[in-house]
Amino acid sequence: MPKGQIRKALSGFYYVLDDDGDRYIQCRGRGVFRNRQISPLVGDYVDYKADNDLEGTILHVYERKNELVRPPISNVDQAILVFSAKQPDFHPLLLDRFLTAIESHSIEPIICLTKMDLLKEDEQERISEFIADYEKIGYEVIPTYKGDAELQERLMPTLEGKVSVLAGQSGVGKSTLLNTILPSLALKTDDISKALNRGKHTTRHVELIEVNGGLLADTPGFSSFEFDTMEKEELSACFPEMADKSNDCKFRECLHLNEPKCAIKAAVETGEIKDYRYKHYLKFLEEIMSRKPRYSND
Ligand SMILES: Nc1nc2c(ncn2[C@@H]2O[C@H](COP(=O)(O)OP(=O)(O)OP(=O)(O)O)[C@@H](O)[C@H]2O)c(=O)[nH]1
Ligand SMILES: [Zn+2]
Repeated sequence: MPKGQIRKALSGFYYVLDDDGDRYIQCRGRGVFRNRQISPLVGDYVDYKADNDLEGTILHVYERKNELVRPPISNVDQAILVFSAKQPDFHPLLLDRFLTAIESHSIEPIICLTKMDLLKEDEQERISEFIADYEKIGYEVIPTYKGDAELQERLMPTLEGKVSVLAGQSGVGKSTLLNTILPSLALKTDDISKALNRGKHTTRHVELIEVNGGLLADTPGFSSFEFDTMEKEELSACFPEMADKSNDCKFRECLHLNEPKCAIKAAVETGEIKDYRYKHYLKFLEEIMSRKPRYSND
């Protein structure tokens, strides 16, 4: 049976690039998916039945490495988290929320810090410290500014061979960045929105576009992450600087809260783990622990 990958979803159709990579088949999902509550996603590897050269039906969706809700995409390798240094102000708590969410989906985060040009001298220092902190944790941080002519070149190696999405809150510069990476997209997006005169009722369209031997989602995403599926024991694994260290805690199930001989708290004391990162950890832990149980027997 022919196999392929869904590269685009539009108006109830899935566009499957066949395994040879030489043609797109316009497919419908089979009814059986709805019963099993699987809805095919862009990024899915599938088996399909070809009705003719151009049309077919998806028969099977292979197991996913992960899936995102917005944009609705599966098998994502990395997320470029777009945060602005200013307008809106840099927001470490929100960044850590995104990082935690992304880590919990087994997606590699890359931080892109936009609008560096808007910083005054005294503000630059504060932002530089944050950049150093996140780099020390092991994250790649890509600072950028208005008219950054080398940005595209700097991002290309990062995109190579990976499935990537952009994410970030409104107004941080996601579209600007996307247009820098894919200049052809700007035109297209513009044309489509003009042609359809689309306002609020946008057609749900998601596409993975080939760039530098990788794939990039043409729709940036944002999800306010509520920690609704994470267990409290899983949280510290989403903070890379805690993940390794927690093996040194006295108790294997240590939540790094009030337990004795906690390696994490010791590292916060010495400054090895940043105070604000630990505070954010505690805040997320509190959110998880005060969450109402989803399935209750009473
Ligand atoms: N000064 C400066 N302005 C920027 C930079 N990047 C983006 N902007 C501006 O910031 C504004 C918002 O940029 P967008 O790219 O529309 O942001 P977005 O994240 O796509 O926003 P939403 O569509 O609301 O999600 C625009 O006016 C951009 O021109 C930058 O590096 N420096
Ligand atoms: Zn501990």
